[in-house]
Amino acid sequence: MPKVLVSDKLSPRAVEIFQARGIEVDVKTGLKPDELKAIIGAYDGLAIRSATKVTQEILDAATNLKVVGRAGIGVDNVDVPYASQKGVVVMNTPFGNAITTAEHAIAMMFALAREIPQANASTHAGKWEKSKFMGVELTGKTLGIIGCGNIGSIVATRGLGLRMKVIAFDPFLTPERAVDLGVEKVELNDLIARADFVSLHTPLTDKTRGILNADAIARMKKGARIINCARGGLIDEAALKAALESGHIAGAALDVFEQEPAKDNPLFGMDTVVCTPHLGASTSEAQENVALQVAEQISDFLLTGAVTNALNMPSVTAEEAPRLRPFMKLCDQLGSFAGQITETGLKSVRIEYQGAVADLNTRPLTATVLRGLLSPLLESVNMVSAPLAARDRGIEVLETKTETCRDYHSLIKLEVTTERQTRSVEGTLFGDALPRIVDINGIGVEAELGANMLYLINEDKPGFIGSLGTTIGNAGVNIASFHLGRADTEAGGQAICLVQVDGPVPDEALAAVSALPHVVQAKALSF
Ligand SMILES: NC(=O)C1=CN([C@@H]2O[C@H](COP(=O)(O)OP(=O)(O)OC[C@H]3O[C@@H](n4cnc5c(N)ncnc54)[C@H](O)[C@@H]3O)[C@@H](O)[C@H]2O)C=CC1
Ligand SMILES: O=C(O)CCC(=O)C(=O)O
Repeated sequence: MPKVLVSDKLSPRAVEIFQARGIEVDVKTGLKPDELKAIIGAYDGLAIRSATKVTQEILDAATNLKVVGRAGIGVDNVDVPYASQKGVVVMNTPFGNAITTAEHAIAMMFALAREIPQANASTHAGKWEKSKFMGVELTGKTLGIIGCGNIGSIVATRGLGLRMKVIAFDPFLTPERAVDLGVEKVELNDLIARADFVSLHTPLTDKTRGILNADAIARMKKGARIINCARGGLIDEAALKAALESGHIAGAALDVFEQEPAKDNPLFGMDTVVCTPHLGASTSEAQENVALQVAEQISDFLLTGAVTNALNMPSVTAEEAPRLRPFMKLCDQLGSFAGQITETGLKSVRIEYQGAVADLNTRPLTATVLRGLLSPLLESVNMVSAPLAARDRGIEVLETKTETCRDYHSLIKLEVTTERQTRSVEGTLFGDALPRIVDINGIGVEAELGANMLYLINEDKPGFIGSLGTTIGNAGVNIASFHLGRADTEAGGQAICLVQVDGPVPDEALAAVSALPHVVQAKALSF
């Protein structure tokens, strides 16, 4: 009988479900890392919220662990790449607490506007400071939403209901979706300059870390207010403190902090700051939803092998799995490649299956392409949610199949159209198992994608390859393999380089490469 450990506070419904499905379940909350490490080896499944940190050390000790289920959205407390390496499936529950979290953001906005927590404390203290607490009205104010995904779009609709003017910045928000939601799609600088209230709803990624840094905060309207119910790290807390002290920012409401649990924080004690201890998802409804969902998902997986809402594994049946697996790896690479070089809103995606692959069940393949494509931008995208996320964002997904294929046994072509341009990338399998990129934007190439790659578009000029090699060599970056392609048979046209390097490309090295003569575009990619 499989054994599951529930190591964070989950609704008791989760335990009932595990037991009803015939799974042995232990509930041990508040374990210290060493305590969890000592017992995790006995379990097949682990059900968590945000308190348990599933680190490399825990995963190394988890010799029987097959699945981690996060009752919630963010999986930043789980080392997902390492779990994948260890073959542990990581699942989450992408929608169960979205409404609740959006409501918390709105509650925080009201708390800020009317200083409710401060007035409450003062009244309890018997002070009756009626003239001290002069609020501001929300009606007619501009609410700026950074990150208009599941939660951000619910906040937007609630803001509109409060008769606010809602503006949103999200590179993946299409103009059509913005119209449907009734929000104005704007650029970040515009949002920062116009909003009376800024509410954050992005995941914490390399691109969003410090999205409200000292510079952004300085450019906000004087007297603006900030709400963060997404992730600590999106705001530079020291810069926020300075802006609150100077009076440039009138108030901030924070549910999340750079360091959690936040027992000591520079913003604590400021009378312009409202804090809650990461309560965004804490309603009985949301906790029931996510506990129920995670218990069902873990049970299904342990008992039948069915995979739902996994972040690191495709959902496929047992029979299909062996045939689809190598194509899934290829699809993930094609999608991830395109996603990492895409910088503006996606309009459409066309996936062409040619040759033998056209006979397979291509739905999981398309879902894998979309997951790879969207994962650089969305927090919790998986095989199940990727097609929905694409649909919700108005991205047209077109799949075509042709049984013939000119040069290969099977070929998959991904064509991505953004607001600015159309790009394509094609791949095949060598020896039925090894993914290879064979064409980028119509330029033939033959490349294996490693963990860290440098991708370049350049003018095909003599001496360029030499100066590129010297530049990255001088930056201490070792080249593992080098793949070249050019548009024309004659020299002088556009060319591409895909360079596999031993480790992440440092920012300085990328800047040096970008500054080389003849470089049109340089990107560091990771797979
Ligand atoms: N406080 C709490 O208890 C809770 C916090 N959360 C957090 O809320 C956040 C949002 O969750 P969801 O809406 O479910 O995620 P989502 O994935 O549906 O939406 C995130 C949105 O952020 C956008 N985005 C990504 N990079 C961006 C960038 N650089 N600039 C602007 N927008 C960008 C994406 O396009 C996407 O639309 C996550 O970090 C999640 O962990 C979620 C639930 C509870
Ligand atoms: O489980 C919780 O209380 C936190 C929820 C959260 O942050 C998430 O779902 O991303």
